[in-house]
Amino acid sequence: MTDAQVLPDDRTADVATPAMAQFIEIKAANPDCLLFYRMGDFYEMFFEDAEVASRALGITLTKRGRYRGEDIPLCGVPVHAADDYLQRLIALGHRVAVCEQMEDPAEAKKRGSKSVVRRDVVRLVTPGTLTEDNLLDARRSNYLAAVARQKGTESAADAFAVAWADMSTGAFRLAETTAAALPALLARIEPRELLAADGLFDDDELRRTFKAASPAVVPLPRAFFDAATAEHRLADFFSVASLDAFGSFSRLELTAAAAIVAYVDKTQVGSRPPLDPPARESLGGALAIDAASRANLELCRTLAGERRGSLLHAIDRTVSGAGARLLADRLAAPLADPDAIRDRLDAVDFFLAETTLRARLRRDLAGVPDMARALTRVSLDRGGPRDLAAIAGGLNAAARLAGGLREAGGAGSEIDRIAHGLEAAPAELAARLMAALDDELPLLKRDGGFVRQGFRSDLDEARALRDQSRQVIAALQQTYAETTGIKSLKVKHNGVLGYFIEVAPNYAQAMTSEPLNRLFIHRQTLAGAMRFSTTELSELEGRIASAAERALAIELSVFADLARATVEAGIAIKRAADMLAALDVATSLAELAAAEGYVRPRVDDSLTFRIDGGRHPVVEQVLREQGGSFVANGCDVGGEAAGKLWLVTGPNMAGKSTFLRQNALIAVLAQIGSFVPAKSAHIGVVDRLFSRVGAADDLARGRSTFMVEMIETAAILNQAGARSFVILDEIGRGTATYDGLSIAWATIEHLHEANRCRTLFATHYHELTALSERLPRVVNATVKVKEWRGDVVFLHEIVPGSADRSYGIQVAKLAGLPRPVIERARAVLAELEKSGGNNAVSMLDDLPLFSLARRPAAAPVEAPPDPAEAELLAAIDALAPDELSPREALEAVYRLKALRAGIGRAHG
Ligand SMILES: Nc1ncnc2c1ncn2[C@@H]1O[C@H](COP(=O)(O)OP(=O)(O)OP(=O)(O)O)[C@@H](O)[C@H]1O
Repeated sequence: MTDAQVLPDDRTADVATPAMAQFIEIKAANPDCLLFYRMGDFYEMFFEDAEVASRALGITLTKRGRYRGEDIPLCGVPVHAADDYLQRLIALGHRVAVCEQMEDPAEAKKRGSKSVVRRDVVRLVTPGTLTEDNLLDARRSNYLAAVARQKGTESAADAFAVAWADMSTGAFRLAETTAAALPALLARIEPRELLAADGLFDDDELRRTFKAASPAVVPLPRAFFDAATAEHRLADFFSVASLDAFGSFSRLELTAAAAIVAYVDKTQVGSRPPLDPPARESLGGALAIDAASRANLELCRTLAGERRGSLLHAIDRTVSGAGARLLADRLAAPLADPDAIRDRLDAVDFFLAETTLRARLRRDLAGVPDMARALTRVSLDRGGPRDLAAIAGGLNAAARLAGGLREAGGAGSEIDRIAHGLEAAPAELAARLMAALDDELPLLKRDGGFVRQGFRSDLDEARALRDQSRQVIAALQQTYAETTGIKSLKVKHNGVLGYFIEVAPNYAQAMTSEPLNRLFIHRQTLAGAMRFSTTELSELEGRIASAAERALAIELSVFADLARATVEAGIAIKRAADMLAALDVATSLAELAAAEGYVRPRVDDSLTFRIDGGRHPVVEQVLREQGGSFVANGCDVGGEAAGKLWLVTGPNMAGKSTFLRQNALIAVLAQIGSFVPAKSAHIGVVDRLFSRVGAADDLARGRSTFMVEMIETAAILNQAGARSFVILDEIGRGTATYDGLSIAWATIEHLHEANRCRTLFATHYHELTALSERLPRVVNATVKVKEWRGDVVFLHEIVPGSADRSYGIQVAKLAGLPRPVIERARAVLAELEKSGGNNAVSMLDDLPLFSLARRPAAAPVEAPPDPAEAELLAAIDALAPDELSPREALEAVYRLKALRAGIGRAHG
């Protein structure tokens, strides 16, 4: 290897060898990446990269040579397994520069023995620019986003534009936004990688926003965000003279978009993926959901970060990766335009009725390959024969499905749009690909073997020659055995010698003397064998090699032709892929509606919000799995000019939060164009959705639970309007009782008088129910419970009126608080109630102290009466409420209930 001198062997060397100098230079140009430095069959990493990678990948760290008096750390991964290692590094948030050998080592040698193989970085692998299926999640979009800022003046605030692209599918979008709305937009996009000019990182707030929005935030030099050259750079990327054909964009939007293409160029080192022209998203057309509400409602993932337990997981019945991605995109940005929503609902309606057609389409869709991602790989010259086959398969499916749709007389604008897109799929390309490609295909084009027999006569000839010669060689073994009289003579092949004749060493004498030595040329002597060749064998070998080489060249040229034709048809392919995804979403939502008993919501321009028999889409499924059933509840907070505020009181654990969330989720479902879990639903389209539920502190930002709650409440009071829908859960509980009550009180008044939005407000402050007498649109509602032998039984039914008490102590008892504590709490409560809360402290002074305190010091604390009770207590101790997802919490409750039942039995 000409690379022997990459690492200096001289233990005292402090001067880089030429090859080391090459490494150092390439590394210096990519300081923020781990450098995968190709050496033969390995990617090697040196110095700090080696230390980082060996730790991250659990591979051995070795040393080779010295530089500047220090050992050089080294580790490597084999090229054939590099994807797996890349995937792990990317998942851990690293970026990798892949540096390849750009010439044959033999070429380098020609320039002199000291010369180094030419190497270059061919690609930067970063989280937001992935294209390989094994590096990507098939069911998730992989967005790269760029944020551009226009500094405000004294009279104007800062303005922002965000561009985001999924390089694996080509989707490319833009939106303008404000500083206040930026976090919401980024939370919606969930960028896998986020780019911003390094100057923006001086702003603490922005830096935090970026960090919260993406696991990989990349500061870039200003040049990437140069407004003056943005338009030109975009036009160049899309090879158009002017961007006018794509629509009119603001300078700021162009700046963000140009940063994306510049970064794509940088990471792909000049190869260009087929990005769609950027399309503007009008944020006014979407239901706005701020980052905190989005997280609280657990739309696409739970607060713990998992997909399971989220709304998306509960409603996703899609059968293709592209369908799953589209559904997630729609859930991230529900619509706010009743007409567009109606179009989508029409399609769901149609497929709900057409059960046979739906089943047939879904069966077909389930096998449809991911065309968009295959197309990107083909465009970047990273594609293999199976990518071309995927496109052929996708196009054929599109034609078949279009036929199926038309036959069934599918109507409505969404179905028409889908059918049109599918019909426009380039059938002739599919036919061409199918004709050329074999049925069984290798992953890589490198070794050939993918073009169908009979497609090209010259290829067939070359292959025949190659194969015939192989047969002739096989036949030679017989001939040579006869000529030499050595029955055990074999013709064999290996990578070093090529074809050779092998005999046992005891025939050495005969083979190397007259007359056999005239025919057999000695090649190699091993301990157990002697090897020879013949002129005939070499000639045949040469013929095989040249025929194989010719066959491979023909196959590669066929591949190049097919790839070119495929890339040329890129727009139509992508459209067909989009429509397949849309069909998957429409049919899967129909499937969901059928399986879960959802109904079509009426969505219009009114300010109505009337749900009859509504259910929580996630809790309902979880309860069913556990054999329970969900109690449906109605909600009516609409009005002609302003919304109502339902003040929901009720015991702990009664189902208040569930009720609040279920109504927000029903609104979201309706506005993505899905049927909803209810008996009926009429929703005047919601423009903004706010949710202040659950409490989590944001210690990273130095904010306490109460502070977070107040910040989120402030956002609602400052922004909600009559068209908004707001759910607020237990505002003010994180502070002293009277402070909390006063804040809740004033908040309700403000919502009622100023915001006038449709609101659900859950609280434990029963004092607030008095507000309904003063504020005409405040309605009291409560969750019904029954008391039975001192315990509380939850009925989960929302009824008009207010709760008379909290039953907190009963719930605490259910949860397994030690009996002395429960008894003491009961006594305190009785006293507090007697005094009406007045003079509480002095009153408590009069109350006999907690009985435990008066025990003799040595007396053991009352032992749990039975092991089941001990287990229950241990289970409670093990709970960390702040770390539980709703699902886990639910499971915990069931577990505790089961343990509790055990105690009952034991006491029998
Ligand atoms: N409508 C319902 N039908 C059946 N079960 C329900 C219903 N609503 C809630 N539940 C069950 O009750 C549990 C508690 O509900 P939830 O958290 O909404 O109560 P909460 O009143 O908000 O309690 P807290 O005041 O303690 O926060 C849920 O996890 C769920 O299992």
